[in-house]
Amino acid sequence: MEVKKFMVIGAGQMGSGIAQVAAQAGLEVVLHDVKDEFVNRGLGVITKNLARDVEKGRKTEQEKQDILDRITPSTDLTNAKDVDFVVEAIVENMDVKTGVFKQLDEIAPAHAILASNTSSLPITEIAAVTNRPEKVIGMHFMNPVPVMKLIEVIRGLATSDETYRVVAELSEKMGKVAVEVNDFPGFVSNRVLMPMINEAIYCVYEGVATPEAIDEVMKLGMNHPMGPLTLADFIGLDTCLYIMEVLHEGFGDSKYRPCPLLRKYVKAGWLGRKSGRGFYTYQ
Ligand SMILES: CC(=O)CC(=O)SCCNC(=O)CCNC(=O)[C@H](O)C(C)(C)COP(=O)(O)OP(=O)(O)OC[C@H]1O[C@@H](n2cnc3c(N)ncnc32)[C@H](O)[C@@H]1OP(=O)(O)O
Ligand SMILES: NC(=O)C1=CN([C@@H]2O[C@H](COP(=O)(O)OP(=O)(O)OC[C@H]3O[C@@H](n4cnc5c(N)ncnc54)[C@H](OP(=O)(O)O)[C@@H]3O)[C@@H](O)[C@H]2O)C=CC1
Repeated sequence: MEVKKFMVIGAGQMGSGIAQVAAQAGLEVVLHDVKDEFVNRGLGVITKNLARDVEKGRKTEQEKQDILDRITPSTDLTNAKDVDFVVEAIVENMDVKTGVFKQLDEIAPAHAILASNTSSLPITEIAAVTNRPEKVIGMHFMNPVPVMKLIEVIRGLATSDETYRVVAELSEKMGKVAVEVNDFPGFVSNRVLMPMINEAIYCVYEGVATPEAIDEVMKLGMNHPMGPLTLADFIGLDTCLYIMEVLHEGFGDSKYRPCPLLRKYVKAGWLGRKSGRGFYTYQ
């Protein structure tokens, strides 16, 4: 199957990045969210990223315009009726995601692949609410999407080889590298990354060091491009907490217990960069 029309559900930090790289790959893209305001915010981020590329001489003004022209905004899910491929990038919550997958299964054409950008939730469980589990797959992009090379591709129990092949080809077309993993909580990326971030938060909680000092240790000592607390703010502390909860519940092992300080920050609405405050403050 050749993918021509590509839909992204959720125009947040991940959804807007996914729409950008899909449009850059020449696909016709529908960018969907629940409100015009969110779609417009996503389009604004894409426009800013492309303008920076023009400034740096990596794209021409015409190329920028052509990419933007390939993206159609949407707030009506029935726009999925004639697409070949959908990637969902909404909040990391199983009930919300399965609600959307049930609707997509009814609206999207029978041949369409339904992918999720979930960070940690079981693909097999998401697939089970549809009548096409062989066409459901995890397509996990990394943040910031236009920059990061990896797409972690997660096969659910019923995902077909053909579905995997289409996703691997699409990843290459977007200039990314697909790495295949199986369906376990947190997959590989967040099973390894998130406990490190959670441990860094415990270091703040227990007064081992300041956030700045912890980040400096990991940047200068381990050559990480961002310290773990800067990265947590960048990912979103709500998303970090949801991922730790999936690991904790999925493995039933106390080593994945989310740090109480992380819970406290999320309850306070301190979600990191996107809310203006997390371990650091942002304007
Ligand atoms: C939670 C999950 O489920 C999975 C995840 O995604 S976990 C998160 C994975 N991501 C990471 O670990 C990111 C770690 N951080 C980094 O790699 C780097 O800090 C970074 C690439 C984000 C920024 O790099 P930097 O060297 O510190 O900053 P900077 O020089 O400003 O940016 C480097 C390039 O990235 C681009 N860039 C930075 N942020 C960007 C963004 N948000 N969107 C688009 N482009 C961006 C810049 O334009 C710049 O491009 P050029 O060099 O081509 O001009
Ligand atoms: N942040 C990261 O670094 C990464 C995140 N992910 C995953 O990507 C997904 C999205 O994360 P992220 O982009 O950071 O989150 P954001 O909060 O930035 O964006 C989510 C967007 O989806 C919208 N949304 C919520 N519910 C629905 C719905 N039912 N239908 C349509 N749109 C909806 C939200 O609207 P509203 O504001 O109203 O809620 C918001 O605009 C999550 O599953 C996350 O785990 C994967 C890789 C990295």
